[in-house]
Amino acid sequence: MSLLELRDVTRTVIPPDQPALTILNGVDLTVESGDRISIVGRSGSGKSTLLNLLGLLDMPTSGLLTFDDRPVKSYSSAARDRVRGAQIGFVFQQFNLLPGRTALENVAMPLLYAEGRSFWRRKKLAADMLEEVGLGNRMESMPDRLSGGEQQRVAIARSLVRGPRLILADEPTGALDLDTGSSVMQLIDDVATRTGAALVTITHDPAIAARARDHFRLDRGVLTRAESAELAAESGAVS
Ligand SMILES: Nc1ncnc2c1ncn2[C@@H]1O[C@H](COP(=O)(O)OP(=O)(O)OP(=O)(O)O)[C@@H](O)[C@H]1O
Repeated sequence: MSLLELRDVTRTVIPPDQPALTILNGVDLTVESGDRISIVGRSGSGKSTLLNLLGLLDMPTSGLLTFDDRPVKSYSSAARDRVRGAQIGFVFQQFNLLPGRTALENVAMPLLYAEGRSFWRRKKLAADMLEEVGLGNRMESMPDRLSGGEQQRVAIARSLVRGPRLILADEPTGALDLDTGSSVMQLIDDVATRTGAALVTITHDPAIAARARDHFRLDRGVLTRAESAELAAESGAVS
């Protein structure tokens, strides 16, 4: 049973007063629990469009997209939102923390939507998650008092506090220096290992891609497997 599967997926948009534009073409991808997948591609290759499909934010124009072996188009949009909220964690380059809310409040936020969790339970889960990302001593700090790396750790704790089975990381270290970026990637990897989640990292950085086990490149909307992150980058996908 696969967690997420794309079969011959196409995504076409029709911009106003312009011909149809096929952004993704014949994409095949299988994501299983515990997978570590990287996707590299240059600007405009279709990475965000693919991420939106993997995150059940958009639907394919044609082809099959399944989550837990169930075609996503058979879900109602409310069911899709529920699956996304409970099972998919997004890590972005921008931290998007709520200013004026403590680290703990930011991390507890997604738990508000999870039913049946008392205030104390939410607080405990958020505090445990902040401990796990090494910020047990900064729970009451406001985001503007934290460094970039610390803010990204809070954002990661918030993304992962509901225990998603799929983690989608989109240029997760783009705003961080090399060392901080590397420790943030290690952290995401450690959480994924502990929970058994699959991790899909979309990046243009071959060093970040090299941390994955399975490597893909996206070139003008076509996804192909590469033997290594270096080969994915060398084959012209990344400038
Ligand atoms: N709704 C849309 N209407 C028209 N063109 C679009 C639309 N969405 C994406 N595109 C175009 O499709 C191509 C792929 O876009 P996408 O944002 O997926 O690329 P990307 O690889 O994420 O780029 P970047 O790394 O620069 O963010 C781009 O040329 C973009 O301009």
